[in-house]
Amino acid sequence: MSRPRSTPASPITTPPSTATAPVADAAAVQDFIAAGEILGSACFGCGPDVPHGLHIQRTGRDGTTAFAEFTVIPEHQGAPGLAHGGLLATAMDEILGTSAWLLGRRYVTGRLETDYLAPVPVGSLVHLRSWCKGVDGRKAYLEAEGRLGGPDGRVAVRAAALFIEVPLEHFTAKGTP
Ligand SMILES: CCCCCCCC(=O)SCCNC(=O)CCNC(=O)[C@H](O)C(C)(C)COP(=O)(O)OP(=O)(O)OC[C@H]1O[C@@H](n2cnc3c(N)ncnc32)[C@H](O)[C@@H]1OP(=O)(O)O
Repeated sequence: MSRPRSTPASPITTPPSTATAPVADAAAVQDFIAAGEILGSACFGCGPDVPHGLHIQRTGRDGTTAFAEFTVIPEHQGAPGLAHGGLLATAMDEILGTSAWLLGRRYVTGRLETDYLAPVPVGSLVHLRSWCKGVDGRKAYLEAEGRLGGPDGRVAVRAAALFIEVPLEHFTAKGTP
């Protein structure tokens, strides 16, 4: 049986040779801990007012690497006793978006690739980490992982993503559903 690749990234989520190294933006770093207040309390990933949301708590940063954690509750279940895979992808999206935030521009997820490496039991503490591998124009290339129990735990889920920079109007313009 073949082993998982060393990176979750496909060619689409691998930075091209023209990409530059990511640099943390000073103002975004200031906003980092207060991100919950800026995003509001209704975010499914981190909002405290969403009853069965993930309630992800940002715990720290280093450059553009972001750290966070959450606990899998029964409402997050998919197969009996285990976290739903889509929910774990949501956790990846949240921590990837947090790392992208540290770049100091407005980004949204364009593509999200996820590898599931181990089951995540209900009740698990999942430690999240995401980092940016490069920036090329409007595109930011990021990776993330979720570890069981803490920062040194087994990697249960990992992801690679392409985030695209958008103008403010992306969030304010209401399109026709
Ligand atoms: C602290 C914060 C935590 C929160 C984290 C949560 C983050 C999220 O979940 S954001 C919500 C989910 N994402 C979305 O809703 C995005 C929906 N998509 C869109 O709005 C648009 O498709 C958008 C903005 C991504 C791109 O549209 P647009 O601005 O017209 O740019 P477009 O010209 O199509 O693409 C720009 C470049 O990106 C590339 N690109 C865009 N999408 C993709 C994709 N899915 N795969 C590969 N490449 C892509 C294009 O090919 C293009 O490349 P090039 O410049 O080389 O030709």
